[in-house]
Amino acid sequence: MASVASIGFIGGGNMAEAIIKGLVRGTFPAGGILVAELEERRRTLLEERYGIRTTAELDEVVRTCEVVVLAVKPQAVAEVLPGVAAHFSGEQLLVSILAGVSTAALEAHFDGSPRVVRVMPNTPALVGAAATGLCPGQFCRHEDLLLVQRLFEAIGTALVVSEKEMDAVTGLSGSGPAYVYTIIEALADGGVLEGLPRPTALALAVQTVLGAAKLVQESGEHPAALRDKVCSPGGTTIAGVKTLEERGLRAALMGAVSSASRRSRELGGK
Ligand SMILES: NC(=O)C1=CN([C@@H]2O[C@H](COP(=O)(O)OP(=O)(O)OC[C@H]3O[C@@H](n4cnc5c(N)ncnc54)[C@H](OP(=O)(O)O)[C@@H]3O)[C@@H](O)[C@H]2O)C=CC1
Ligand SMILES: O=C(O)[C@@H]1CCC=N1
Repeated sequence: MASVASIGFIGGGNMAEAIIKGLVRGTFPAGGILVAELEERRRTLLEERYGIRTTAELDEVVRTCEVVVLAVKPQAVAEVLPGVAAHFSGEQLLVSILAGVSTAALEAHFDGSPRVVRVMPNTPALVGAAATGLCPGQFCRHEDLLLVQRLFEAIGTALVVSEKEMDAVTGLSGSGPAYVYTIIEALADGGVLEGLPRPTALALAVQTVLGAAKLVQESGEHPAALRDKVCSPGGTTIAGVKTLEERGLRAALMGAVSSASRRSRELGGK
């Protein structure tokens, strides 16, 4: 499977939409995307926004698409997978974005040797800036993995990891946008507390996070070295950094990644 003309989604929720928008704003033809979604309002919205096709019938996606992306909640897997497995052929590739659910658990629902790739993307896919981790199932061919990596590289960064690393990827980059939104909101609140109008505070907070991330990415410098360059001796920044250390921001973020990774393991029954 060197390239792919049709991608089907089982579930048309938030993450499916983020991937779809990322693909369509890239080079993937909207006509090649089919989404099975139970809710009619959601189907209409996806069709109108992205020019893709939708259906209420899960089996239509499985019968017609080369790549089938499983995008329902992990809790729905036992309800949905028998219907997928019933129509699945050896020529197709199953891509799962489900948090926690292992490739072995997915494969167990199928006869034969289903080709499965487990992927953990994130919602900045909406703007072509996703951070994605992916790993192969036991029957997946190398070319399948490369194909899926290319698809997700079209909507951001996509790194191949081992399956045992996927729960950590989920806790860090899968859930991570929510941590960063909280940080942006809190920075803006701090600006408002100090007298800035809300729109000014939010615009400055967003650009500060964006600019700092871009500088880490483009300079290749360690974040600690970049932080040192902001901290003038006896100046303002080191006073702020001291407060962050006293109040435990670093431990709080490390703890958030661990809590989310643990929840990913729980969702996968581990
Ligand atoms: N949101 C995120 O940032 C990320 C999510 N994920 C993973 O993506 C998956 C989806 O998450 P998310 O998009 O947040 O959740 P959503 O609830 O937004 O999306 C799931 C969608 O699937 C629909 N659905 C449920 N059962 C069926 C069915 N039998 N046939 C067709 N559609 C069905 C749901 O409809 P209804 O609501 O009516 O049940 C809903 O629209 C999860 O497994 C999650 O772990 C992975 C990375 C990031
Ligand atoms: O919250 C969740 O379970 C999903 C998986 C990663 C991000 N959102």
